[in-house]
Amino acid sequence: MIEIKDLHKSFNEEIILNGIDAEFIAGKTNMIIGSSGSGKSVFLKNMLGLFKPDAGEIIYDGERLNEMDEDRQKELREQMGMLFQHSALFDSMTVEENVMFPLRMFTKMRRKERQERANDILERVNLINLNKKKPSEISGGQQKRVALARAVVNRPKFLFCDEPNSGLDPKTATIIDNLIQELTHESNMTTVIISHDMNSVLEIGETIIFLKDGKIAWKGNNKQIFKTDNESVTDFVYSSELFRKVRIAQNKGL
Ligand SMILES: Nc1ncnc2c1ncn2[C@@H]1O[C@H](COP(=O)(O)OP(=O)(O)OP(=O)(O)O)[C@@H](O)[C@H]1O
Repeated sequence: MIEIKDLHKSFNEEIILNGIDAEFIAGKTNMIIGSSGSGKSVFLKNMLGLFKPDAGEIIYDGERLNEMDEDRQKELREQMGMLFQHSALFDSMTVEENVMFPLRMFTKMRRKERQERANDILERVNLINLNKKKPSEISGGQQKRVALARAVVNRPKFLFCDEPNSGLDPKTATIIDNLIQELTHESNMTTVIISHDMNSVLEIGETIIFLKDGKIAWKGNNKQIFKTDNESVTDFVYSSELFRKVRIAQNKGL
């Protein structure tokens, strides 16, 4: 679990986060949504320790990030998996070598053991038959699955995903969402996902926070988000053509 207490962050007098309180729960896909520039990435970077908050607390399983010494922070980083917009795979390595990489970096496992672990997770994301290919020889959706396999191969307690579906078609995006959710449930990871994609919010938004003007304007889940009257949230939700049509049909009682 990750708890956020009264988090503040500004850049040159510009207030980006203005008192955020949130909880990201273990075993759930926790989403952060909000329009472009609302501070989602700044929030994530504070949680990862890449930005220092001006005030407030970030608490990992009861332990305050700002009170951890360097060794403890290093240990914590080893318990984090990350999946970013661009898969950032190593082009010169095979799929299998890419997935083995974090194990080489962070564990003392022998090569055979690393290979077995990598192949187990590649099987889990249905890519085992591609393990000897290079990233350039596989599709964007397959690359994203490799990146997900690499993010979780070290069995992290915390998984951070920044726009994991960008650039994917809706069907492939749903496959990635479902995999993230299944892995989260299976391993009881605390998963935090930044997303713009309303389909993802609908599919896997087990907890949702909506950022606006440096604050949390709304909290809930994917069932509640379609029932809220909060205008900022409805503007965001129904900026998608598909969801606007759904709302019009609902209003007409169709
Ligand atoms: N290192 C930085 N220095 C100064 N300002 C920054 C820095 N990083 C982000 N900002 C500002 O913080 C604000 C929020 O940016 P952020 O990237 O968190 O938005 P976002 O919600 O993730 O947007 P998007 O959905 O477009 O990725 C922006 O106004 C941005 O210019």
